[in-house]
Amino acid sequence: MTEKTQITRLKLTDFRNYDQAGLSLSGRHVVLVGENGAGKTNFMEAISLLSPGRGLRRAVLSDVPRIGAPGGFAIFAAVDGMAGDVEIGTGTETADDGNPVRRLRINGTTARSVDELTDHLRVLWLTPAMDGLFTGASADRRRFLDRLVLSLDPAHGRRANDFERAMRSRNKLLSEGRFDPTWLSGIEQQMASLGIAMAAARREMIGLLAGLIESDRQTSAFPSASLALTGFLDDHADAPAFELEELYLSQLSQTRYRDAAAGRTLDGPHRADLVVRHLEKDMEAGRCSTGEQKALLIGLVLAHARLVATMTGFAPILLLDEIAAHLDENRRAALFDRIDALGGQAFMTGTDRGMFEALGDRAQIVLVEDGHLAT
Ligand SMILES: Nc1ncnc2c1ncn2[C@@H]1O[C@H](COP(=O)(O)OP(=O)(O)OP(=O)(O)O)[C@@H](O)[C@H]1O
Repeated sequence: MTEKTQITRLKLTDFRNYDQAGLSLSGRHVVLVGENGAGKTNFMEAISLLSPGRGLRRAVLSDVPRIGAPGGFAIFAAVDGMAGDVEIGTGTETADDGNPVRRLRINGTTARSVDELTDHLRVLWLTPAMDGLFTGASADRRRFLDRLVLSLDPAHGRRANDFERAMRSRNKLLSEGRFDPTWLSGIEQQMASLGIAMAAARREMIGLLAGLIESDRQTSAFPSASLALTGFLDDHADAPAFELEELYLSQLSQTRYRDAAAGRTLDGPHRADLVVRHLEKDMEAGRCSTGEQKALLIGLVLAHARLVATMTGFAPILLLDEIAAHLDENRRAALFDRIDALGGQAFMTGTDRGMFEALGDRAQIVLVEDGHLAT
C-alpha cells in the first residue's frame, strides 16, 4: 500500500519572477495554467528545490533570486510528508565572501545537509529540456540516471562528488608530471572503491526499473524501454565488486602516462552511458521519432515514480512540465489515469486549460500570471 506525500502550502519570496506569492493546496493534483513567460516553470523549479541538488534547471544559485531583489530567495513549504507534517524553508543567504549559500531549515531547525530532505519527500520531474535526452550528450543521460539512483539512494550523490574530487586530484598530479606512486595509488584506491560503488548503484537501479517495466508491459499506454549501461568495464559487468575494484585500480595505475597526455582520466564511471531501446520496436531510442521518444521518456519517468513508491512506500511528488502538449487526447487521458494511479500529488503545466479537462476534479487549477498565482 502506497501512502501519499503532498505539499499543502507553498510560499515564494524573491524567487525568479515571483516577488511574494503564496498558495494553499488541496492535496489534489495541481495544474498550472498561464501564458508563456508567466512563471509556470519557475513554480515547478521552486518545488524541485525541495529535493537535494540544483533543481530542475540545474541553476547556479546566483541566478535564482528575483532580478532586483535586495538579497537571496526563499521557498517555504508545508508538506504532509513521509515522516508526518513538516515545514521546510530553503533559500539563499550571502556568505562572508559575498557568494550565495543555500540554507535549509526543517521544522525551524537548520539541517546539517540537504540530503535530509529525502526523509520527508521525493520529487521527480520531466521537463521539455529533457526531450533531447536520447540524442544528446552522454553526460545528460548519466545525469538522468544518477538522479534516478539518487531518489532511492541519497548517498549516491556524495559518492559521485567524492569520486569527482579524487579524479581531479589525480588529473592535477598527472598534469604536473608528479608521478609519485604512493600518492597516486592512494587516490586511485579511493577512485576505484567509489567508482565501482557508483557503477553498482546504477546497475541496481537499471535492474529494478527493468523488472518493473516488464511487469507493466501489457497494461501501459506508453512504449516500454530497455536500459543498459555501457562505457565502463563493459566486459566484466557480472563480476563481483571486489574483482571490479581490483580491475579498475590496475587499469588506473597502468594508464597514468596515457591520461597525463590526454589531460584527463579516460576510464571510469564518468564515461559510462545509458543505452535506451524502444522494446516494442526493438530500436535504439535515439533513432525513434520525436513523439516516440517523448512517449518513451514519459513511460520511463512514470515507471521510476512507481519504483520509488514501491521501494519507499510513499508516492513521490511529480513535476511534469508541459507534458500534455504533444499528446493526442487518448494518450493524454491515459497519462492522467497513470499519474493518478500512482497515488501521489502531481504538478502539471500548460498554456491551455482545456488540455487538462480529462483530469476533471482530480486536479486543482492554479492560474499563473506574471509572477502571480490565483486559484
Ligand atoms: N531571476 C529572475 N528574476 C526575474 N525574472 C526571472 C528570473 N529568472 C527568470 N525570470 C523570468 O521569469 C519568467 C517566467 O519564466 P518561466 O520559465 O517560469 O515561464 P513559463 O510560464 O514556464 O513559460 P513557458 O510557457 O514559455 O514555458 C521569464 O520571463 C523569465 O525571464
